[in-house]
Amino acid sequence: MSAGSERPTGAGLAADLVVRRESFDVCARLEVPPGGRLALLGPNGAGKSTILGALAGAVPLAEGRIAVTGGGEQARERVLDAPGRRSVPTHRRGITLLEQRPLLFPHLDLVANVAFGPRARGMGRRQARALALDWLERVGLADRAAQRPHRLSGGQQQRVALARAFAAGPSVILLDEPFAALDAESTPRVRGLLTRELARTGTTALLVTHQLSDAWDLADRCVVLESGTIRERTAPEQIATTPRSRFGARLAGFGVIEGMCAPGADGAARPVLRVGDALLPGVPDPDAPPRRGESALGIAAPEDVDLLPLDDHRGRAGVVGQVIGVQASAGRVRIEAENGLIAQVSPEAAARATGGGLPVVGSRLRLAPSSLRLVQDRRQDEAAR
Ligand SMILES: Nc1ncnc2c1ncn2[C@@H]1O[C@H](COP(=O)(O)OP(=O)(O)OP(=O)(O)O)[C@@H](O)[C@H]1O
Repeated sequence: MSAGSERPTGAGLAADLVVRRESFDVCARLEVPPGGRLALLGPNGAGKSTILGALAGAVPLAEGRIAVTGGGEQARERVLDAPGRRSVPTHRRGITLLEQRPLLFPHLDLVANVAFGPRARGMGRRQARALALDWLERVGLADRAAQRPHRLSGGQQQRVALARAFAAGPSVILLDEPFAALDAESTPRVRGLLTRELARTGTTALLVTHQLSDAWDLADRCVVLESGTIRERTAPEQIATTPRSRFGARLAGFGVIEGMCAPGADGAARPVLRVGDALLPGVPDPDAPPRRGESALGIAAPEDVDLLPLDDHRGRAGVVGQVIGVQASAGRVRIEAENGLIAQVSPEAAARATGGGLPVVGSRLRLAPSSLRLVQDRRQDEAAR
């Protein structure tokens, strides 16, 4: 039997879940069509692993519902978790979790490790072994089939874990930062393998990552999660060019500042961002325009932020920020301030703003964005309901 023939029939994922955590509830509405690939991005502690745990059946739901959906015209739904129903146990969900560290069984050789899933699903010993060997061949480790995991490098072990995950024939594969524990040499190989096998098998996937490049390579859609709520739903390439959340902006290298959307001077049609007593001019994002009187984000590319001397209040267009990072390279100086804005200016401009020399961490500067995109600062699920 070829490894490819074990491919599951197309299944998607539909979840609307609430998990209680001490500091906040993790709430997410996620829909991944059969064969779709969704990246889950967000800062540390945002709730990404909690969501994967809930989908896998390891974390109980407080509210909501998780279902796998069939593809084709007769779309069927299999509910895995919902209030008042007994939750489907982890091993019966058809959902496989690939973690950062390859958690292989140390007492089993590689072929037995990979054959474990198919055997647990009731496949005969010989057939499961042939399938496992096929997968080991695919990940380039067939010649190590009889060895135990401890004889392999971390990258090789992750390739075995990948073979094991796919050999189980999951409807949905959950990938929790699958390259985080790998070095720069192993990462491209494992990433290439994963990209290829996801495309070849058409397995529906949910990927947690901190890298925009992973979302770009492996996902067709992504969501940004902050403090347990979804702040942005978009395509990976859009995050890179037009982010609409704090984390998305930071990930793509933009500066982002929080404020209130206020009417422009003399009630001008174009709103401004009020940050403390500064009024920053901006252009409302056409797809997520902020409402006046509500909190909003101002997002700017570093090259659109100027530095002014502290006592320069021209048009009250600047905001004072404390410097938290300075990087000088190739005739440019990148300055990051604690208020979220990032500026990228020439050394001469930096010297003008500081009165000579480069800014130092802890000093205060006036940052004036010349072009700010104003975006509503609202939970996505709230907006959708
Ligand atoms: N087993 C648990 N019991 C209770 N609270 C937890 C548990 N695991 C995580 N938390 C809390 O839930 C919140 C979300 O954590 P989670 O690990 O899901 O975030 P994450 O986005 O995956 O973070 P990271 O990127 O650091 O892995 C955090 O406040 C965390 O402290």
